Amino acid sequence: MKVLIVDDTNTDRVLLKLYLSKLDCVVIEAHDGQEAIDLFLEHGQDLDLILMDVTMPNVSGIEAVKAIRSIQESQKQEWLPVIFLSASSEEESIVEGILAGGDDYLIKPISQKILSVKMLAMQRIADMRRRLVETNLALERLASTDYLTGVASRRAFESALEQAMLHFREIHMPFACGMFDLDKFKAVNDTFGHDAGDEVLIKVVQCVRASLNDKVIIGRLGGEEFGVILENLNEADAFAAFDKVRKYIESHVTTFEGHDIPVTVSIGVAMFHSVENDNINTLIKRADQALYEAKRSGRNRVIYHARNMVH
Ligand SMILES: Nc1nc2c(ncn2[C@@H]2O[C@H](COP(=O)(O)OP(=O)(O)OP(=O)(O)O)[C@@H](O)[C@H]2O)c(=O)[nH]1
Repeated sequence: MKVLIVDDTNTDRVLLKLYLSKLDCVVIEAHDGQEAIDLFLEHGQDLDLILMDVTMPNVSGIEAVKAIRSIQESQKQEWLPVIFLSASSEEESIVEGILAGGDDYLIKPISQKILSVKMLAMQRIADMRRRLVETNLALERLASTDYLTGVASRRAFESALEQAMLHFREIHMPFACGMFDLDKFKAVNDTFGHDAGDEVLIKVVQCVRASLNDKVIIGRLGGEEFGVILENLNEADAFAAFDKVRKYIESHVTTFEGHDIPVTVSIGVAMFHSVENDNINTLIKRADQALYEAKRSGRNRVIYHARNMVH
């Protein structure tokens, strides 16, 4: 454990350091609140605990902890336990310490045994929080990824579109949203089975990556409907890129249990025009209208959404 000891009294610091070295802790020391804040800024991410005296000249322990908590909040940092150590056992002082952001309050002289079990309790909470953060990250990953194809979920795709829109705001980088849907895919499932259909979906995603690039943002918007974001290109380039995808898919059949399963896709493309007249919903809607047109006019084609396209 790495512990920051903050105390203006030399003897108290030396004693604490002695206790903590017996518990195999790495100790760093500050002589007042300001030095504590500075050391926190320097070592914050590696610290496991702060032991903070309350009454100190210039910046008090209470003020230092308030400042540290506010830095942590603004930088969305992990929880770091703080235990106040004070000679004052007054109710008001304890209340003030906890309200300032302290997690516990021990009265000097400190019992070595009590300090070590309090540290154990803090460690337990820290472990619990770490597990919670890991679980949340895992859930976040699950929610943002399509289990079958590994592409972004609809929600994650929409937030990628938001990001592309922010880039557009900053550096006016044009981008296209393409939506594609497998043609007559129900017939694939009906003829070859659902597992074969799944294999086709995986293969189609591979084809999109192979024909564009490995890093391209693809999202699964529904059963057999996908979205693709292409940044930094004009309308003609966007159309050409999506037509390349269409041709690539058409010429790469999926082989499943000895059967060749050819598929084609219909693609609708819309460009993000302006922050004033467009948003994520209207962009998706326009790409969807173009996709509908691609289906209606015979499938296996790319339709670019012209501004005057009405349905
Ligand atoms: N294998 C498999 N099939 C899926 C999945 N999600 C959706 N589907 C199937 O996709 C098919 C979509 O069928 P339809 O909406 O009728 O469209 P379609 O047959 O592709 O016809 P068009 O889109 O008009 O060309 C349905 O049979 C769904 O069961 C999936 O994850 N795996």
